[in-house]
Amino acid sequence: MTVRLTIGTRGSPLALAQAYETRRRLAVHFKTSEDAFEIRIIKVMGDEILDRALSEAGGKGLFTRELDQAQMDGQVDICVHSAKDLPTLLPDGLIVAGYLPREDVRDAFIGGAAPTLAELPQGARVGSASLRRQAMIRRLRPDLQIELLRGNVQTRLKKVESGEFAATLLALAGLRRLGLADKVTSILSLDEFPPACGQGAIAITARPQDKALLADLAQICDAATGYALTAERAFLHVLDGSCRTPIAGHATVSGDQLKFYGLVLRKDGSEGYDARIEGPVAEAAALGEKAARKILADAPSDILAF
Ligand SMILES: NCc1[nH]cc(CCC(=O)O)c1CC(=O)O
Repeated sequence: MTVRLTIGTRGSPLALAQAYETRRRLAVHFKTSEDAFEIRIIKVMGDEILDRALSEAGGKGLFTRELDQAQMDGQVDICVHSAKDLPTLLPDGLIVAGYLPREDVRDAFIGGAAPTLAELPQGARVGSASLRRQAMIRRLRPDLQIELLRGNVQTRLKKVESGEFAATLLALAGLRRLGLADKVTSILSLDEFPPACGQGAIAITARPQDKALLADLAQICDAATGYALTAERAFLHVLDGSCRTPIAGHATVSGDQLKFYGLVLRKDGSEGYDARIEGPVAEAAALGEKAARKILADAPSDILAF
């Protein structure tokens, strides 16, 4: 069997699960065996640095730079990413070809003894690497001791199992893709705990000149997810979504209408500024931008200044 396409991905179990999912859909679309698609693992910086918050390690592109380079060099044809980890600006020469149908966007709570955030004992130790989750936990439970917990999903779960942390929060989507949804002790509501921009979506990047490939990729991608992600990424881009500010953003699509909710928090969870907006999907980017501008106008400038 000749290789039809080479798919670039990070090597983490979650990244591989997402690459396999993409390959499965490509095989169905091309009516061919999965062997026609080679999966090539590319090491990225973000997977090597585990002792620091990523915001301190150089921020954007830590999970994508090496993948981008391999793609621009022609070593791989497409790359598969968690949309949440994909910078809002891609390098010249690469575009988002589309997004697979989105998984559940909610955050999951994984407690050892306490099944929910509300039931954690006073001062319990909670691990998270996400500034958004840290700030939202502080907002709901200022008494908890929140500490950096990095590493892949399995590593984080082990630290709760061993009792080193009383609980952690992870994207339900990632746990489902890894077949680990049974570890979840409760699911956080979208109202109380809005997700990160892009959470639960898989992005496929490609080269703009590969027109025939882009047309094929459009066939395995989901238009509604594309509109939602366009709004969320536009929102993040206007806020200059650096990973130093806790930001949540979530769009839902129903027919040709899009609803967007965005929230920016102070790191300690003491203040939050939000925006809610809706309009036609054709204006997805403008809706996300407008929500961001409202928040920029309302929020004290030091919340976003760093
Ligand atoms: N930053 C790590 C990351 N990137 C994507 C996911 C989960 C899958 C998704 O959100 O689509 C995760 C782990 C997590 O937040 O639990």
